[in-house]
Amino acid sequence: MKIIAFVGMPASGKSEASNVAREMGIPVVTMGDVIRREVELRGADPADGGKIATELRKTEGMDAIAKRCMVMIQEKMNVSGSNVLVIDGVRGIAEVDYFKEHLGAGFMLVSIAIDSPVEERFERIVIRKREDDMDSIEKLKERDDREIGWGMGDAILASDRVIENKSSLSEYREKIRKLFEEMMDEGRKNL
Ligand SMILES: Nc1ncnc2c1ncn2[C@@H]1O[C@H](COP(=O)(O)OP(=O)(O)OP(=O)(O)O)[C@@H](O)[C@H]1O
Repeated sequence: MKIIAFVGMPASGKSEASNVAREMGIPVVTMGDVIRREVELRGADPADGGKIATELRKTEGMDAIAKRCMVMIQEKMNVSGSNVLVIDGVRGIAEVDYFKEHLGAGFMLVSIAIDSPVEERFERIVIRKREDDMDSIEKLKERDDREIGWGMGDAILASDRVIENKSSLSEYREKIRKLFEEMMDEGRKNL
């Protein structure tokens, strides 16, 4: 079993990689679902998801979200016939360390390299219209800082592979598709 997690700055293309996975029938565990569930439980505003994530990490440790995800990962691994699974939403080195320790050699961390300026990333965020997205460049910068504070930089450095997303969306999606195909082949060889 290969478990792939993507790390990268906000709007670097992590969700897009998960979309490609779903299109190929690869199961995806979304760490943000842990936060969304917590937001619902508290009756909070979806825009406050980031604050709640920070709070959970403060009270339960930097790997709090990863720990809560393990049940979802195990469930999906048991029910899906796939030999590849994607974890969407790794935000820091503590989560990477947690998954490395608990998922073993099958865990692979892929970082998404971008060189888009913050303005361009903000433009992409405006276009994708996600409910919990920030509505100004300042807020995106705040999110960048928060994620760097969670150890995103260290997580990127700890990656096993780097995929570049520096040109068109279709080129990027094709690279991701090839990566998954490679992983599925590897999984079959190891059977
Ligand atoms: N190379 C590209 N060219 C144009 N648009 C792109 C490219 N890569 C990604 N996008 C688009 O940019 C938006 C942001 O990408 P995506 O949602 O995958 O980022 P993310 O890393 O998941 O962000 P977040 O950390 O905020 O969840 C999406 O609408 C996606 O389709």
